[in-house]
Amino acid sequence: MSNEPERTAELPRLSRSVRPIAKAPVRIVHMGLGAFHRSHQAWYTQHAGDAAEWGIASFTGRRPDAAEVLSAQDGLYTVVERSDAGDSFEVIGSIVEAVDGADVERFVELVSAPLTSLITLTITEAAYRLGADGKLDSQAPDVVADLAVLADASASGKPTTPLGRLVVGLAARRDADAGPLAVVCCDNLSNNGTVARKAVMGMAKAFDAGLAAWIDANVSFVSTSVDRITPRTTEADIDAVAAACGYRDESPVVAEPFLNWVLSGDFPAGRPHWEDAGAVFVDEIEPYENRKLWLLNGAHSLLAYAGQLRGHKTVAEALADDSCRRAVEDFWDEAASNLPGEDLRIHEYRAALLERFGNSRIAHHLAQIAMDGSTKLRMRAVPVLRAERAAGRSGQAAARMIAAWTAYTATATGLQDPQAAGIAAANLLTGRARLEALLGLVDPDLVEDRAIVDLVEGLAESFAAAGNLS
Ligand SMILES: NC(=O)c1ccc[n+]([C@@H]2O[C@H](COP(=O)([O-])OP(=O)(O)OC[C@H]3O[C@@H](n4cnc5c(N)ncnc54)[C@H](O)[C@@H]3O)[C@@H](O)[C@H]2O)c1
Ligand SMILES: O=P(O)(O)OC[C@@H](O)[C@@H](O)[C@H](O)[C@H](O)CO
Repeated sequence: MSNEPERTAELPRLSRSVRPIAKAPVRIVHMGLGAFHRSHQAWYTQHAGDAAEWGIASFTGRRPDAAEVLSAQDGLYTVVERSDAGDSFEVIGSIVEAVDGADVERFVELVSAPLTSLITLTITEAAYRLGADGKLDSQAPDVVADLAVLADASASGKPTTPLGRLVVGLAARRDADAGPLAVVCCDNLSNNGTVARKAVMGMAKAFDAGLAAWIDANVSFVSTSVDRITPRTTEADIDAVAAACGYRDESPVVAEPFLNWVLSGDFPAGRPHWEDAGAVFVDEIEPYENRKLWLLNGAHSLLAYAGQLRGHKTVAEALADDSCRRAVEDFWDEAASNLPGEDLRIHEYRAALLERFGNSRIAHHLAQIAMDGSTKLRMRAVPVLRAERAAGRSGQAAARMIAAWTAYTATATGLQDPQAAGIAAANLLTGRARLEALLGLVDPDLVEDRAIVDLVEGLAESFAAAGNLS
């Protein structure tokens, strides 16, 4: 993967013989073997008091690479905790099997095994294939293709979307009479358990009404608020681990020291003692989710679009720009007015965010955060805008995030978004028609409100004038 500097080329590759960590039995199946899963859920599982009972089989989403690299290391990798004070290194061994997501046979085998108690998800917001109305987009080409595969049991085709694979796995679990289990959604979505449930049920119903009823009675969808800033790994990170640890790890993960996990829901087949590692279990998750999605992720999206328009590359760089920082603080003021005050300790949370965002040793690239904006803005900007307007205020700071996105879409090349085709078509239009087409992709209701379109239009014009944020 990297061009190994000479001094590290002779080092042994990280594996369970280099670091003898016993393998726990697979009881968790994960979908979305990315950086975040490894810095968060796998870290919490390793730090649970009963970690020896809980192994994870982790499946990639779209490509086999991550599974191949990790398999060559027996599932082991290094978490590099990075702060201004320096780096610390820990080998994580809770992933006992790393598998290409296209290996649907192995996925089905594990989901239908009675020992499997949990399916965790970090498949990204866009992968839930929700339309602007919040329901499964059954017209999305990959959903249409998977529904066709599911409908024809005799066909040799395999589902390609995570939802299709999950539905096939759950059908096999029902057929094997392997008992209930929990699906734990760890993507940045509001009400993520409910969203996951809707998406799975939407696909299951179209496939087999009996399966939908079985899922309803046997599968618990747990909602979670997840937090740990985890940028993409770089070649320099790989070299830093080699230099510090004395082994070669081709797949380390760099993360900030802060981490947080709030969960709400039932675990009918049990779960690790994640609370030993600091996870918190609550009855009412919405305030925690909104605090995190609006204050942290909302500020991230604002910085991603406004910051890039102003020539910045990372979160820390954009935050050091007074204009961007003011736009963030204004957005936080609006968001905070719509969060229940004391329990959530908003003041402390904001102060901590400024410190976390300012961690300049974490190179968190705005281009990565900017992806899938149409889905993200629906959860990060629109609810605050709506709440502000319902309270008789303008919602200008939330509208600014949307305005920045509209300006960004006109400049970005190779935009990654589930609505990329619609965005490209909108950008062929001009003036008000273009703006309305873009807003409609985020949320059709926005276009119905003339005052909102006026507000966003005025703010977007400022961006066109050299990224002016006022
Ligand atoms: N990185 C973070 O700081 C962070 C923090 C909190 C929550 N999250 C959540 O975790 C998700 C994943 O983040 P990451 O940093 O691990 O990303 P990543 O790119 O490292 O990994 C994403 C994983 O999901 C799969 N995937 C991506 N898009 C898919 C699609 N359309 N269909 C199927 N599979 C798909 C990928 O193949 C990969 O396995 C985020 O989208 C977010 O919801 C991330
Ligand atoms: O991961 P995404 O793409 O949903 O959002 C980008 C960032 O806002 C996000 O990864 C945060 O860093 C993370 O949510 C912090 O816990």
